[in-house]
Amino acid sequence: MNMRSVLDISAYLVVGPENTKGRSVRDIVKAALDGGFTCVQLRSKVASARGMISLCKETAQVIAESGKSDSVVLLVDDRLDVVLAAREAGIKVDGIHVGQSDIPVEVCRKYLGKDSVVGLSARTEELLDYVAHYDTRYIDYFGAGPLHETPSKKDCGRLPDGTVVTRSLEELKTLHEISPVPVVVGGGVKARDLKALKATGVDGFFVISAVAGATDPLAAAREMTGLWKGRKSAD
Ligand SMILES: Cc1ncc(COP(=O)(O)OP(=O)(O)O)c(N)n1
Ligand SMILES: Cc1ncsc1CCOP(=O)(O)O
Ligand SMILES: [Mg+2]
Repeated sequence: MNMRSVLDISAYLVVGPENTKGRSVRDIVKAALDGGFTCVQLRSKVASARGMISLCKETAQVIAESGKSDSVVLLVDDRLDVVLAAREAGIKVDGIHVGQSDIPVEVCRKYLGKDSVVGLSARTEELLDYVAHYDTRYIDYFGAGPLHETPSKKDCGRLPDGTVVTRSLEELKTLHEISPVPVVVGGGVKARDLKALKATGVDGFFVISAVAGATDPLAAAREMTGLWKGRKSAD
């Protein structure tokens, strides 16, 4: 199935074993799916290749058990090798998310094929100029941020001098207007940000800690997707 055609980045969970406060990735993903999240990315800077393949297997399984294999896209951060090995093992992984210093998107596209999803982090410096001029033929969306400085990714938005550049809502509105592909915004995003973030016109939000680190991940996920759809108000 071509998962590019169903890609929905409106409520996007990024998660790895280091983000779950001791709970299983499987349980966090299940909570996010039950709470209405539409896209899942497995991201770990500590798991081995075999560990990541196992995570792919259990996550694809939980997506299937939720009846969402044809609607929720499963991506892996950085690891083209893991995606290829998981697929070789018959696991349904739909694509990859890469950043500026990872495997080039054209290589990802070549190895993953035309039906796979390839996401790219937008460059921090000269963000608007970069997005306006980037050749987007190989990618399906841009990941942009941070909205706020975040301990989940300490280098996000950090310039060589150590200062962190966060993204203003005005800038995100412009980003949405000029980007040839959908834009998903993350980095310190919490429920209280969603109304204003939605108003910028961007296509979605991504989070690690707001769901994976929540005391009640299901309630947190429900609150966020409800807010994104304009159903509830933040406390
Ligand atoms: C949806 C989304 N957007 C941005 C990122 C960051 O990717 P990258 O810049 O490659 O950094 P790492 O996540 O690899 O530390 C992302 N993972 N997902
Ligand atoms: C993976 C990633 N890429 C940019 S910020 C970020 C981390 C987001 O985590 P959190 O939602 O906990 O701030
Ligand atoms: Mg990366």
